[in-house]
Amino acid sequence: MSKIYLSLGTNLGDKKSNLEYALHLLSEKVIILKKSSFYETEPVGFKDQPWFLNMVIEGETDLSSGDLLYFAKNIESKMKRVKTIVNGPRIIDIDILLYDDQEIETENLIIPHPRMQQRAFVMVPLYEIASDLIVSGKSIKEIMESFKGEKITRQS
Ligand SMILES: Nc1ncnc2c1ncn2[C@@H]1O[C@H](COP(=O)(O)OP(=O)(O)OP(=O)(O)O)[C@@H](O)[C@H]1O
Ligand SMILES: Nc1nc2c(c(=O)[nH]1)N=C(CO)CN2
Repeated sequence: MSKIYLSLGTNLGDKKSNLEYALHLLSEKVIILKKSSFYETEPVGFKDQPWFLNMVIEGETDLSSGDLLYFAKNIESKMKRVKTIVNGPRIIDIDILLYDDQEIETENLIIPHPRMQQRAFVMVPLYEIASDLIVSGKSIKEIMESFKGEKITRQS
């Protein structure tokens, strides 16, 4: 079994149901150990789009990292994610943040996720469920010190 961290995001339709359905589909091959709260987050990158609902999970899986990516992309297709513009609106986006303590760099997969450290919508929920985690040699708290006011609210 490998320990994994995934980030989920959605900004179209019924966002809470989208996350819940994605978790249901993930649970076919991933044992979900911890779930962060849902966070309402302002769009990063392309601004003129609805706010996102984001969360992070910790899990365990027997899938290899490549098969996990394939499985996650299949869930996105099943939920009819339509590719629009880069950083644009989406029903569901599933990113692999960490896979054990491996560093992977293939054409299709980079782990740790190359943009995770710049994103409050990833690091804040990650801190909620794994405050002691070290990412590329840094504590999450240290990484979060460089954030500059990206708006993010934990849902009650
Ligand atoms: N750690 C990773 N998790 C998910 N996808 C990855 C990862 N590393 C590389 N990729 C590749 O990135 C490609 C594009 O992913 P996706 O469409 O989710 O990007 P995006 O959501 O628009 O942007 P971002 O990757 O910045 O969140 C995927 O098809 C996948 O091959
Ligand atoms: N707040 C927020 N912004 C984003 C998100 C996201 O999940 N949440 N995903 C992106 C591309 O993956 C680009 N911008």
